Amino acid sequence: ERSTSSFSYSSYHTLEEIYSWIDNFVTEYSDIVSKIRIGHSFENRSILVLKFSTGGSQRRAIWIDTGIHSREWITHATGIWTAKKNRLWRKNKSTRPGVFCIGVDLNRNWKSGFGGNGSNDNPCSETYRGPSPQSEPEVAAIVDFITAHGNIKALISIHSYSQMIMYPYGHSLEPVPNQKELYNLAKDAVQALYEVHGIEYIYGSISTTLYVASGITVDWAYDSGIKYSFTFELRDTGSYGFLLPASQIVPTAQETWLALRAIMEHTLNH
Ligand SMILES: CS(=N)(=N)C[C@@H](Cc1ccccc1)C(=O)O
Ligand SMILES: [Zn+2]
Repeated sequence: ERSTSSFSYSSYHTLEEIYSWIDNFVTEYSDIVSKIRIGHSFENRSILVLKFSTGGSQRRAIWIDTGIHSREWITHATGIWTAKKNRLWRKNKSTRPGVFCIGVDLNRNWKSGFGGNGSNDNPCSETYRGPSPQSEPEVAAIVDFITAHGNIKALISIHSYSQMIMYPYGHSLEPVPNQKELYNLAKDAVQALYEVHGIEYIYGSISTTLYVASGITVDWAYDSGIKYSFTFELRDTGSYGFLLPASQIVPTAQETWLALRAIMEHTLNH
């Protein structure tokens, strides 16, 4: 079943392809998007509305229509692209003269391994690394703070989703010097997390457990001397993805705390 991430946003599509994109989109983001058939055209084709809402009734709304003139294909195409980009923005919002797309992936902008595999130099890419390491104010601020502090012993960078606890390296397959220690600590953290609500995480180095990614936070931290650097991918494994229902906030935080505590205790005692 094709998904909205395999859909080509840089091509024009038939009405049938657009209808099936709509169905995929509503399924993938069912927590916030719904499809309403408000009527039909003279030739009996469905007129569909995509409703974006976090709930409630009779709330103030904004209407946007595209394709009311059928030859104006760019409008249908723009509508589809726009629907896909709203709640699910990943990058920061930086802009640069002459650069058309917005944002740098702040988990690809760090100095360690900058520009390697698993990062992209296309400003329109979701994993755009930025023009240079620490080019982004958000990354520079963290680097400055941690460097000035000079005594940070552990760093944990928390993402979602996939249910994983991972450690460096992301930019290379080579194990870090204290890999065995980090592996065992990740294992203990995953076990402590599991005991709370029975949620299963996997663990290991980023490049071997997930994929190669360069210019990432925890590789910079590790290379800066923070030997207990981890990245978490919280719930879930894709049922809701980034749109995890609010009902799972507290359970997720409760179990995550046990993993954090395991890492913090180990850091304190070593
Ligand atoms: C969907 S996501 N952004 N959480 C996946 C996240 C995985 C990752 C985390 C830490 C280090 C490297 C890679 C990323 O690609 O940035
Ligand atoms: Zn992330």
